[in-house]
Amino acid sequence: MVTWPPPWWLPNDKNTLVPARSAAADLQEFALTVGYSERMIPVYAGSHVRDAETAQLKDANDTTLMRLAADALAHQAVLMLKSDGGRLYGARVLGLIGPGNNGGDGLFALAALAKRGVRATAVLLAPQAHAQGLAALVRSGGRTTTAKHLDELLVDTDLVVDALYGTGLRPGAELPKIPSQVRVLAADIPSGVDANTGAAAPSVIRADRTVCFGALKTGLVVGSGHLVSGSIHITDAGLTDHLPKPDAWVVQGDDLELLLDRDQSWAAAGAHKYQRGVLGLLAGSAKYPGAAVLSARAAVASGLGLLRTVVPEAVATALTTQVPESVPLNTEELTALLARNRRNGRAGATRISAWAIGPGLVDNAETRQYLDQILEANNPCVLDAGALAMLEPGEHHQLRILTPHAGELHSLLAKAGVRVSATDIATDPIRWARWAAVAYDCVILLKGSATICTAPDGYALIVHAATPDLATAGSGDVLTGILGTLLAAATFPSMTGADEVTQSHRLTELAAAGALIHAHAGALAAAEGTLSAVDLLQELPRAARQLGL
Ligand SMILES: NC(=O)C1=CN([C@@H]2O[C@H](COP(=O)(O)OP(=O)(O)OC[C@H]3O[C@@H](n4cnc5c(N)ncnc54)[C@H](O)[C@@H]3O)[C@@H](O)[C@H]2O)[C@@H](O)CC1
Repeated sequence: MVTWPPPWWLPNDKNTLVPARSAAADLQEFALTVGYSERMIPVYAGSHVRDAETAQLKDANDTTLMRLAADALAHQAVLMLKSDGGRLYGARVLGLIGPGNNGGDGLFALAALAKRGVRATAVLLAPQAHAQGLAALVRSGGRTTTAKHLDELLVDTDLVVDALYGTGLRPGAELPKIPSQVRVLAADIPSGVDANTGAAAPSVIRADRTVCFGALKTGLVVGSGHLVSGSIHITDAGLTDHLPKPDAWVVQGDDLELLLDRDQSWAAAGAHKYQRGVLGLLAGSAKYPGAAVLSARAAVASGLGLLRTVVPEAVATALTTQVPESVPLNTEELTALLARNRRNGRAGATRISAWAIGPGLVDNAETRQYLDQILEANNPCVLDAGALAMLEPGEHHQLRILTPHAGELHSLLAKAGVRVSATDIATDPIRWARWAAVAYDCVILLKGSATICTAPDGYALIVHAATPDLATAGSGDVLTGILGTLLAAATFPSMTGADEVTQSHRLTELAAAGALIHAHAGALAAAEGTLSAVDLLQELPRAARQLGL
């Protein structure tokens, strides 16, 4: 059972709950409780990777790891120089060299390039530079210069290697401006990105490619980090024995089966693995009739068994016309059905196995009455948009996925007494999604270009949208429909007596599976041209098929 309020919350003088000073450390502790799967990519806070690197080294002057990192960096530099028919011999490469080990990586990489005939120049941007790296560069025939020559050198360069700051960056660093047409290869992480959170300085040096050393850093996959890193190449530095449990996992298309199959044999139930289940949909209003239609269509297109709908009069006709598969529920039927649910659980076609609640919903007495009734019946549910505004924080026994975007997360946290700005959320989205998961005792799916799914114990999965176009109107309604279908089809460990942590992990994985299907449909639609929510819907069956469902 999740404790509410969690032990690290302290009341402040205004009698609301705010994070205790030590919260970050405590949260980290309980965030790192689980780990399995060899397919999902583990992600580590940059500071943890740095500690592991230090622990791996025999002494402070050991440059074994740095040379490994530099080789990988030089290799990617060669590939970039040779792409588009470019020549290696005589190519001009500028290294932006900082004061620490990141600068050392850059210097050794420039040395390796100089040995292959590249005109390698290190621009020393700090008062000191890595001594052995510098010596290696000079031995190989590379040159050094200072910041005052940077602008003139940038005019005529084929590639910039950004080795200014890596995991050791502190806020407030001064970063040179690199013209957007210059290709940039970043060592470990683009300079200006916080490797723990993904927060990026406004003057961050954007990379076309990043060679990440030892392990994937959290800062490269969330916040702004993944938007400025280009393609990411991870090198193995043999750090496994020194790394703690991952901070999170990145899931990709190949992981879908894994996410869906855990604890359940989907294969046993039909041609399409998730083609079954009864979903209740409480959605829509006179103001937003389309949202209910989009969610309903998405649920059906994802292979749902049966859809029962609770919608206002103003939406009913449009819904039955556009989604003939949906079967409306009136108030009496709903009451009877929920009573049956409470008595007999969720199995069987005459019962509802899960609910999707919120798209287009407005807050009024009738909606609240339905919502209370449904939540009381205790079926797994996904809560979105209008439903989020009606929820209260606290402990409960229901399997819930809440799907806020950053603005809605801000409101949810404010209601729970957590004072955090929209900028704070953008700066460290995993942390604040975790806080909301604890506050509302549920799984949070935080929408964004990186979708973060997290459980109250901190278990976190990250899904990258293949296209920024997914931020289109109605896209969230489609996601709610997909998630509803997955929930309706799923069996949960609670039904087989498993503990709550296991259940919430299962729910987190289903949330990530929904986000993956949604992202893939978005990528397919974007490949065909502009993306509307309807385009997304149309691609759902193809996306599911391609992902192996
Ligand atoms: N730790 C290791 O043994 C290894 C580290 N590697 C590389 O080393 C990096 C980490 O090295 P470091 O810990 O030296 O850290 P960095 O090289 O990222 O930066 C630390 C240096 O930058 C200065 N600095 C940071 N923020 C500043 C600011 N705002 N203004 C002015 N100066 C600032 C610090 O005073 C320090 O001198 C990794 O990202 C990776 O690239 C790899 O070579 C593999 C081995």
